[in-house]
Amino acid sequence: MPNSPNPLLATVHLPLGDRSYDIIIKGGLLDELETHLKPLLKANRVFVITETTVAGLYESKVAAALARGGITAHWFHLTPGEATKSFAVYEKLLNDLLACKIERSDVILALGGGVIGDLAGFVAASLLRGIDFIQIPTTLLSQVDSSVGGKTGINTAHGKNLVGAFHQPLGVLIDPYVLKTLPVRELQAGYAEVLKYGLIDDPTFFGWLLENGKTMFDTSSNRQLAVQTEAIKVSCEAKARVVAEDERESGKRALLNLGHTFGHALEAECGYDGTLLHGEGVAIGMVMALDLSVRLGLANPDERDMLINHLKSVGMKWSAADIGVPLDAGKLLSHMAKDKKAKAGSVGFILGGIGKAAMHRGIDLDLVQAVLHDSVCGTVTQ
Ligand SMILES: NC(=O)c1ccc[n+]([C@@H]2O[C@H](COP(=O)([O-])OP(=O)(O)OC[C@H]3O[C@@H](n4cnc5c(N)ncnc54)[C@H](O)[C@@H]3O)[C@@H](O)[C@H]2O)c1
Ligand SMILES: O=C(O)C(=O)C[C@@H](O)[C@H](O)[C@H](O)COP(=O)(O)O
Ligand SMILES: [Zn+2]
Repeated sequence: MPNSPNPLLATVHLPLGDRSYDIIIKGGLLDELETHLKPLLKANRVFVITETTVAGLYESKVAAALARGGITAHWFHLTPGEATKSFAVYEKLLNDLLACKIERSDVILALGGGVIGDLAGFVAASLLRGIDFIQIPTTLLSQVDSSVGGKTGINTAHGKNLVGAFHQPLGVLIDPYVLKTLPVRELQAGYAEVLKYGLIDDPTFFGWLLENGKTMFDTSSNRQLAVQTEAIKVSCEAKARVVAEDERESGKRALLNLGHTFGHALEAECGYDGTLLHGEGVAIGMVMALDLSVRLGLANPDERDMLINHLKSVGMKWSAADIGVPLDAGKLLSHMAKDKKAKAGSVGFILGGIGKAAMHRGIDLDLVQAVLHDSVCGTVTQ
């Protein structure tokens, strides 16, 4: 991977006409947040949507920066976890913001992981028929994926992210230093989405991750932060390229869903209670997608096994059996039928070998069921 002059600083531009924005990646950015925020604001008032864990760690730092910038802030503290991405929390948040007399010139700050970003973004998309928001992602997953590209939404009883809107942020402000406080399980979940970009169309990046991925988790390495920052930068560049070409997922953007048809079904079946994190579902789902690709002659068994071995080497779950709860292949298949990529009842799968992902339809569901069954039993051929 190319070395930037300052390994902890990068700006990625997402060109989308009058909705274009920059993703600023800078170690220590939160300490100078006001400098990056002020040029984006129309009025000096923000509504910060966050959750209690993130607030406990970073509210004082962010509040101090806002005060230095002369920015008035109203804070909203939600409960951490996937269950917060719900109709009930969405409705309460809308009412709480309206009670504070939020106006169209105000800006929402989404300070937290993907749960906060998706929910706060959807609130911003719908409140007063749309107000501006800024993403300040604090997990690896949100820094490499969810804060970029404008997909916002909540989960429903029918499945993940089934209600939402495309609403681009005014900007994305990333401070990789906050990853120091992130639990390793959350770091691993974010790493799944990083691997995804390599698997989609960048075998060189995938090879770099095979070499350097372990360093992302190695607190004793003086390269940890530089490797994390490089992975964030390459991931944001990859996502920005895809979103710039296909903002509303009429084609290429669906590739970003690699592993998600399986992963979302696993998440729905596990309940949104922390048993299975989104990124964990994606990692297992990407193994299933590669396994299905092998069975269809679209990938080599070596490619699937390379992914499995790498996930194992960084201590990640790779099969549905690793989740540790009983799962039923038939039930998982029925969740998959509700996937947003389905067309005329036919589920779309992102398949192919490493770096060669493409959309496939009309896949034999008996094969899919066999893949699910083997993952549930942890018996994928090694
Ligand atoms: N919109 C998109 O394009 C997109 C892309 C990928 C994922 N997502 C969504 O993102 C969500 C998952 O996001 P996530 O993985 O960030 O989970 P999350 O938001 O639940 O955060 C994970 C955990 O990390 C904690 N946390 C956050 N920042 C921390 C920090 N710096 N230090 C210590 N703890 C911290 C949180 O309190 C939480 O417990 C899912 O709902 C998924 O569907 C959306
Ligand atoms: O940005 C996208 O497009 C993605 O698909 C990114 C995914 O990692 C993310 O999990 C997304 O929320 C899934 O989208 P969905 O449309 O399947 O809900
Ligand atoms: Zn995802």
